[in-house]
Amino acid sequence: MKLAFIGGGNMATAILGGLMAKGFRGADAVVAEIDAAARARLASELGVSTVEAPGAEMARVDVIVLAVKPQNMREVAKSLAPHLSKQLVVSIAAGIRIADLTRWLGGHSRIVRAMPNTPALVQAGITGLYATDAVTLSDREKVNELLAAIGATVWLDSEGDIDIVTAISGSGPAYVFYVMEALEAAAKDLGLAPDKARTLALWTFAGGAKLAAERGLDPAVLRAQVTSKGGTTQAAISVLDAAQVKAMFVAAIKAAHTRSQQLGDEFGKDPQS
Ligand SMILES: NC(=O)C1=CN([C@@H]2O[C@H](COP(=O)(O)OP(=O)(O)OC[C@H]3O[C@@H](n4cnc5c(N)ncnc54)[C@H](OP(=O)(O)O)[C@@H]3O)[C@@H](O)[C@H]2O)C=CC1
Ligand SMILES: O=C(O)[C@@H]1CCC=N1
Repeated sequence: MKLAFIGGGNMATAILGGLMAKGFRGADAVVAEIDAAARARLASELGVSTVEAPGAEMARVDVIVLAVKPQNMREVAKSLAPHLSKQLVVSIAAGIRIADLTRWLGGHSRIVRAMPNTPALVQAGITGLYATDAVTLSDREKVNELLAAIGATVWLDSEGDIDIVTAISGSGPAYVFYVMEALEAAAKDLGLAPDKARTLALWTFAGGAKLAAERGLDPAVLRAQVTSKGGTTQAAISVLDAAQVKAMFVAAIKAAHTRSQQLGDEFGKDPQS
């Protein structure tokens, strides 16, 4: 499979890095990236070919991944339109809807929306996917094969569900790192060396996730197994509950969901654009 990425930033690097660790050849990918320093980095670190803007080379690829920020998507899609024939287009942008992409791409309808996350870099990503009826079964299989190489995939029945995936697992690694930051900060405050603080925070997350995945138990049950009556965990959870931390997390994730919907409204609202 030959791949093109438009936009060679964090997420394109994570997906390409993950694919290459699975045997995909850098020589089979071209990245259109506006920034010269980023092009140099992509070429030297991943061995991909790079161009400043999409052009004739797009005719030689099977799948084109749109990996620019939502703000840049209209301009990028319009510049890609003259180079499209039967390539499958996969957009990973938060918020931007298929109807708007189709219009900007000059009526091209072979489009899948995907919402991956950065652990793709270590093949531990999770990607939500949505395709319209215009996308064939073999296209779905092709995009699934691509993204399954860098983690799990979940197909969605409604395009609106992509906004939920964006808020949960697209942004989700940031929530994990946020709590890791707090664990590290506390360990250091209490007197542990920074390297030990990091090791404890890291393995607590890795171990917790592995236990939950392998046992398949409700997280509330797993939490109860840690929480001895009158013990240390209960002392900590009481502080979190008093500050309504769980409710705050739910509110934060709903804010991400609202922002994803707003991005679609903000950058796709003008049907003449
Ligand atoms: N980061 C994440 O965890 C996730 C991101 N996404 C989505 O992926 C998309 C990319 O995000 P991310 O990788 O973080 O963003 P980045 O800003 O890291 O990458 C986007 C890259 O595209 C470049 N670019 C801008 N305009 C053009 C253009 N006209 N042609 C070619 N390249 C261009 C940018 O250059 P410059 O910086 O100079 O503008 C930048 O290098 C977004 O739409 C985001 O919603 C989805 C899931 C997770
Ligand atoms: O923060 C963002 O908008 C992107 C989408 C999901 C993760 N990063």
